[in-house]
Amino acid sequence: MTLLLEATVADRGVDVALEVAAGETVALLGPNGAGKSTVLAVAAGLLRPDTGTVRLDDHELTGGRVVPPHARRTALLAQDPLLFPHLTALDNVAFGPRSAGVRRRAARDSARRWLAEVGAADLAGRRPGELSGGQAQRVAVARALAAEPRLLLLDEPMAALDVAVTPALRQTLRRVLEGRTTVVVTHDVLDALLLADRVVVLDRGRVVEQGPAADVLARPRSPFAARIAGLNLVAGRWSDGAVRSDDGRVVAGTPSGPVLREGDPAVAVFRPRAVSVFRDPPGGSPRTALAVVVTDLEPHGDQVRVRAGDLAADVTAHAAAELDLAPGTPVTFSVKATEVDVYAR
Ligand SMILES: Nc1ncnc2c1ncn2[C@@H]1O[C@H](COP(=O)(O)OP(=O)(O)OP(=O)(O)O)[C@@H](O)[C@H]1O
Repeated sequence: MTLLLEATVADRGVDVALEVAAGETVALLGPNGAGKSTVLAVAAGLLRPDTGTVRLDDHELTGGRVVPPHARRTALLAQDPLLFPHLTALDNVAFGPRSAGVRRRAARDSARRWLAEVGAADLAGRRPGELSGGQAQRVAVARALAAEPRLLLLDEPMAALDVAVTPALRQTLRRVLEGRTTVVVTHDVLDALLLADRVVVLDRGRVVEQGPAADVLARPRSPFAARIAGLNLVAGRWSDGAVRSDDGRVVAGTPSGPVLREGDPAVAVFRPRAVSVFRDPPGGSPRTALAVVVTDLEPHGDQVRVRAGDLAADVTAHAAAELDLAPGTPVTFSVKATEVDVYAR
């Protein structure tokens, strides 16, 4: 099934067009309040857009007569598994087919198959109160799939889980999402890389970039995509060998991709490892020097990540100690032009 969604929701500042091809998994990314849950709610039929349409193949889900959520054949899986507490895992999963008129025995057989599919066959007889968070979420995935949805909507399915169980559940999702038309909202770079064919980044209610996950993460154009890819990004206009931002930052770099002309909107992207940190501005070299204030220090592999607002530098622990860095310390972040990738926004 192909999903075509065009929606404006005025009081939430959302104006989005989203297309998901049959069998494709799209990850919806973006900062808090970007409109991700709103888009899912519109797709699920829980929220009526002010204008726009939602179509699954030739089925119009909005427009004249709004198709109610249960009749859309869409399944929405939230952070919280929301299982019926008085039913066993098996009956929770059988609930969808039963509601669709499947006989009890056949519904239970199908529920068993779905539980096995998500690696939860041995949990069939347990009630939700006897399941861990990760187990309950597996059962919820089985329940969503058992309803044979044409469109699967996942709202941060692993956000509420212990980090120890997320890799296994992510592998399960990777397997069961194969070939299903799915939209998954996530903040996690691994979800984007491992689950999604394509990512769509929202910011302030608008799509700001989209493309194959690996491409967007390798060459981000939005601050959010750069952040989850672990890259620094300064957006501005290309002029005289540098990207110049509205707030006065100047980052010299090396353009790649389509030719940039003077004044074109562009981004300068560079790795935290490429950034050197100085107490005093380094003089005389053709380097970019950004005056910043340290906001945070955190361990990062065998390095220390020095954060300064939206920028980051990785230095050795020895260097961090030598520089006597702490939140509030004014420093200069310096990066060579050859380390800075510049391309059109
Ligand atoms: N029930 C609501 N009523 C009115 N406004 C809302 C409601 N829910 C969200 N909003 C507003 O709509 C905008 C989009 O919010 P939404 O929850 O869709 O973003 P999100 O990208 O899912 O954010 P998060 O990552 O924090 O869940 C925000 O400005 C938010 O404050």
